[in-house]
Amino acid sequence: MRASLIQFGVDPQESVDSRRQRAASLVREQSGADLVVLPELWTVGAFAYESFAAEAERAADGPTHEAMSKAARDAGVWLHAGSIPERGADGGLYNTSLVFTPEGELAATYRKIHRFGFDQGEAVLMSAGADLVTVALPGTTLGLATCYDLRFPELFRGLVDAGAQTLVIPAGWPARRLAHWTLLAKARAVENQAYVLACGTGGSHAGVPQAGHSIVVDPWGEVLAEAGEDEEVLTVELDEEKVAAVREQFPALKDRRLGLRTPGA
Ligand SMILES: NC(=O)CC(=O)C(=O)O
Repeated sequence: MRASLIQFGVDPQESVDSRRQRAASLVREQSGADLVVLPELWTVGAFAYESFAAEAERAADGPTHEAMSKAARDAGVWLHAGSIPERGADGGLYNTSLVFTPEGELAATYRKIHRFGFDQGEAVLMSAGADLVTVALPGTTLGLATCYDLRFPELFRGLVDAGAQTLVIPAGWPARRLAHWTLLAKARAVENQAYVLACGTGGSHAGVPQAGHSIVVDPWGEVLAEAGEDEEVLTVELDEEKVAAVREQFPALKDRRLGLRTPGA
């Protein structure tokens, strides 16, 4: 399986619609891939808080849905279209990822579970998702997470328990915590014996310099590809047999001890 990660930049001078058109044309250029991944909140910028509500859209029939559905169909690829500010039917604002089939059908949505900001920004503006989401593709099952979720290993264990073999993490990760990003991406791959496809953003979002450094890590913890800081497309070949092979040869997941006693309980 060939996967392409599009490390997209958000230029404040560019309109949201122009970003959509540019992202769609970058997706179309990846027609040789099986799976294409975009980053978090690329229509607005991950730290452009004032744009979240203004540019929020429906996941199932908004303008990003329309542009990305068409791009997936034109390229004939599975498309993880990163995330958008979604206005839910309940009126809530969510940081929601969209996954399309090569026919342009919306296969899954995932609402970011852990909101970033410690009582500011996304943490107060957005509602939290509550559902783990996996997507079965020919040859692998994706487990979905977004940016700050990367810090919560129990979410990824839940995805692995639900059958995930390839963990896909669109992000808008700040440059000042780059060391955490690469370390956590490798840790999630090793501890879950899964591929990690972590797709970041380039440039600067609302004055916050972005880490870039999109990264693909294999189930043994080897880095297959890593981007620089600017816009870049990473293309990697994933061996569909490797997850099962690593889990069989080094069966640490089978040694989990669940239900340990709490002190004093
Ligand atoms: N922006 C995020 O969601 C996560 C982040 O910045 C972090 O350091 O974690």
